Amino acid sequence: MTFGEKLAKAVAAHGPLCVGIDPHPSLLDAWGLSRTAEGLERFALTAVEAFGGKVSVVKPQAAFFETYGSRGVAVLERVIAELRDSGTLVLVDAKRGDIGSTMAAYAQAYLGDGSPLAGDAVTLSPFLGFGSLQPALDTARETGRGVFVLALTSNPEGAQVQRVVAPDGRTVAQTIIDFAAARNSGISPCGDVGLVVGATIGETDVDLSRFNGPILAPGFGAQGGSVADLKRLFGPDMRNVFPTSSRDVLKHGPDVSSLVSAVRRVQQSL
Ligand SMILES: O=c1ccn([C@@H]2O[C@H](COP(=O)(O)O)[C@@H](O)[C@H]2O)c(=O)[nH]1
Repeated sequence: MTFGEKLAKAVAAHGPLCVGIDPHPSLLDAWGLSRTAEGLERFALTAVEAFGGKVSVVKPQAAFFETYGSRGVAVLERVIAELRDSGTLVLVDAKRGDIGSTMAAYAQAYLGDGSPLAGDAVTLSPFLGFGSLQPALDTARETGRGVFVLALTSNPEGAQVQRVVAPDGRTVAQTIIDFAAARNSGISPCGDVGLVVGATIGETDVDLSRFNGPILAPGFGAQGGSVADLKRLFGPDMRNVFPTSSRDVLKHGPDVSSLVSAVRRVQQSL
């Protein structure tokens, strides 16, 4: 199956909500867990139990696992494996981006068959040039996985780079969108190159109309983005839009049934 087909199947079963696993130190405290690899493991596996098989996509935030070194990365590998076993798509939020052969190595790590860090998709940073992502785009296509490329991020500082106007009159964000649209052109039900467009970006001055791929919308929930913001930005049907929420759901833990109820409430609100 292509990544677009996997997404379509997952959305038909569970709707578009993506839930993040972000083991913030403050959340470990709130859940009564230690700020150690053991605490991280308990936190992450509780989240897997709550979200696996109940949402279309789960997005572990790699940074919070890397904090604990090799033991944290081992927990991330287990999270990826258990979520995939549950039938839930895994988007590893690692925001990788580099040049040539280094990008090829990242592609192998996060998108290669048999790699313990490979989920179903990974987030990528295009700010070394969209073309530098080519090894990842190729590996994703070969292995039936996907990538989500940062375009208009949810943080206010993103505009310092992303809304800058290039010599051809387009913003940097629009340039990224256009490259992604070209890569996805003609693919049904949608392409394997997704974009990240935050729910908090205010007015969109970009044209997404030719983009035939999934859009990850972070900033929904804890960062202030609402369902109304999503509808205003992406249109009432929000086709191919995956709102993602981490802290706003995770704050209901560690009780698994409370986490599940929180997920269900957000799914209904969408
Ligand atoms: O533009 C972006 C890109 C990625 N993120 C990531 O999403 C989650 C958001 O967490 P919340 O707790 O729901 O705010 C986090 O992992 C970010 O690194 C983003 O927020 N904005």
